Amino acid sequence: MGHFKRNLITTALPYANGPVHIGHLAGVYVPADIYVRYLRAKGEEVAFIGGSDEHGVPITIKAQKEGVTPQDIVDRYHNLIKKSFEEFGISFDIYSRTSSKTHHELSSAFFKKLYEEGKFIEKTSLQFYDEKAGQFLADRYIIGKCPICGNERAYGDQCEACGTSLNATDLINPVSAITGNTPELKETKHWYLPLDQYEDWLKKWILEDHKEWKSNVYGQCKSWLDNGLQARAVTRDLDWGVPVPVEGAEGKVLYVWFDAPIGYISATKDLTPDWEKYWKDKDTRMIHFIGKDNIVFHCIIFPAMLKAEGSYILPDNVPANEFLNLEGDKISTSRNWAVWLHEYLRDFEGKQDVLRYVLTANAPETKDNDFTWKDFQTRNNSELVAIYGNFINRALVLTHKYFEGVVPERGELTDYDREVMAEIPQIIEKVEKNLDNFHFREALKECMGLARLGNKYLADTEPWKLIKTDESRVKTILNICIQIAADLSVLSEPFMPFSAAKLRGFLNIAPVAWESMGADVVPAGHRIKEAGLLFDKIEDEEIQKQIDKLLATKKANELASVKVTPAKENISFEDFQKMDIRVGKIVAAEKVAKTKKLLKLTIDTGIDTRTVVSGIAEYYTPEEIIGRQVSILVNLEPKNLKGIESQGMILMAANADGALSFVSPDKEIKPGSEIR
Ligand SMILES: Nc1ncnc2c1ncn2[C@@H]1O[C@H](COP(=O)(O)OP(=O)(O)OP(=O)(O)O)[C@@H](O)[C@H]1O
Ligand SMILES: [Zn+2]
Repeated sequence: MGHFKRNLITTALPYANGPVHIGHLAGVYVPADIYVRYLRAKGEEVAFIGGSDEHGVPITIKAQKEGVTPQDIVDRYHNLIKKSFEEFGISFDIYSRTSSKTHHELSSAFFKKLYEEGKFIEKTSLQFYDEKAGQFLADRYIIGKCPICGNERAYGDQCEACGTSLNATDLINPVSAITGNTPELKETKHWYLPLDQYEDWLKKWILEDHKEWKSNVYGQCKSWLDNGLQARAVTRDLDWGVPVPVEGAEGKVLYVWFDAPIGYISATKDLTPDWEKYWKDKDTRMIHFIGKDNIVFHCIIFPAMLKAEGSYILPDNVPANEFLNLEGDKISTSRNWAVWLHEYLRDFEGKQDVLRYVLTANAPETKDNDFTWKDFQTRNNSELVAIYGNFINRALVLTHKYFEGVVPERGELTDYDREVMAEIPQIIEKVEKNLDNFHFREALKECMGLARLGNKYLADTEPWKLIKTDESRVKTILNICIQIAADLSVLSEPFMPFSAAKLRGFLNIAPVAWESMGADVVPAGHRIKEAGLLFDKIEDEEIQKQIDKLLATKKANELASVKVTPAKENISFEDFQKMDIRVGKIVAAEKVAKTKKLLKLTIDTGIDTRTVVSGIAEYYTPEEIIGRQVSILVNLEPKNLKGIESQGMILMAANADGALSFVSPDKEIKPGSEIR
């Protein structure tokens, strides 16, 4: 860590309007947790900071929709998120929240200091106001057509279809999300951080002094800086958030993107009274873990805020990830297109490490990546089970079988033994180097290389054959295997902490220091415990269940998004009266030979008994519909269908996907009764 004395590791504050999904995990929390566990294992001082982001418009809109308070919404999701992070082994030193008292006080004081030192610009501007709701409409309270891509449901601050950030006044045909009214422009006063004044300083700080930042991060910063920075409003007309602590600012709160990053500071303050050493001492190395949509806030806006304030340190690195998709589609909370962490923990009990492994092996480190359930299954079965688990199992089982669970003495080494043992420190070094540079995928691959090495060593030396002829050779081989297993329990801990603990249990050892790896940590004569399985095979049925769940979501989304067709032209009552619709009863039904869709129905219409051919065979079997009451148009011109004369038509309601349903009276009605 060079000249730094301690580390302050922050993770993006998840927005408390939904649970955490695998995209959040892969982008932010898993890499951050790996990094923190690694630092701790090396004896570094670390504060690992997280918390929920609980302000802003989407939360108030959700509350309004559900008829509850914003506090109800954030309590629900904060508690769910906090608990699932805990169960998943994200080892925060504190998981706080921005509705806390500490945070309100600290962010308010932060604003006040900047205000008093004249760091803001005060501007009056025209903003949309909803007369009927009696309030100004901030950000997502305004919906309209995107001027860039034409998306009809762009928000006042951003179009989610094309990603453009917008001003509400850019929208075509803006309407209020509260009342649906067309809002009017009205004057309001806000405070702005003049980012343009920080442009030169930011250019030097990022483009010259931080050339080592990941290229996706550096590139995004460069493009923002090249385009020129503008003053940004840091307040909003809203009643949910941190009130603006200035006279004449009633009904205004801090913009959620102003208060959220200050949440890192207040969380640290909640963690320790000694919080200032983390935030105000140049010997602290601060690192922000985030996803790509947060880069501008963490590399440009928050640093400018910190610089304006003057007493805080700046981040040393911002290793932002790109995005994870799910089965080829963008993950989305509102469309329920996600694998939710709390559901995973319930469906795959005890398999935290499998998900941690897959999300790391497939992390969107340099480009967007895709999560698929098939890949999840394959990586579990042919990597975790077949390589890591298999090696551990064989090493432990053979030690029990041949030496009653007592680690044997190591005898004379062959060249091959020496070669294998010499590889261990090389692997460790590669893991370290990759972790130091935030290359988590590669680090995990190298770590698995140690399990591969052990597996290959066993396969090459075949102790199960040698045991009959050369027991002392088998002792040496198994001793070496046990040392590799012990090293794995250390090296894999940052990535797969649950399995590492399990493995230490099998080996009957206490946690081993990172520096002791490669140095024979398990002495001969040590007794190991009974070995269980480190990983279990995941069967097709389990995976199919998850895939089916996603298919159901997809279908529900498709149905929800189908537009209802507009009403047809008006007709006269006389036109309507021409149709003679009656209640009928199905008295017989059979499939029409050589067709897929047609049923031949015999209907008691009250007037007569007649035959109707109906295209409903994909939705109803003949047996289930006999006796059913239906609506039948009895004066429709007869028509010949597949050689059968159809005398009338059964009325059906058609779903967007084509599924058909009878339109039936909701109580018994005498056949022949008119429908009118
Ligand atoms: N699919 C994803 N892949 C990688 N990182 C993601 C993904 N979705 C969100 N993140 C990151 O997770 C962090 C927390 O996200 P936040 O709570 O702000 O949700 P969000 O971006 O609004 O996501 P969503 O719309 O899915 O709820 C952010 O740093 C964000 O960049
Ligand atoms: Zn757009």
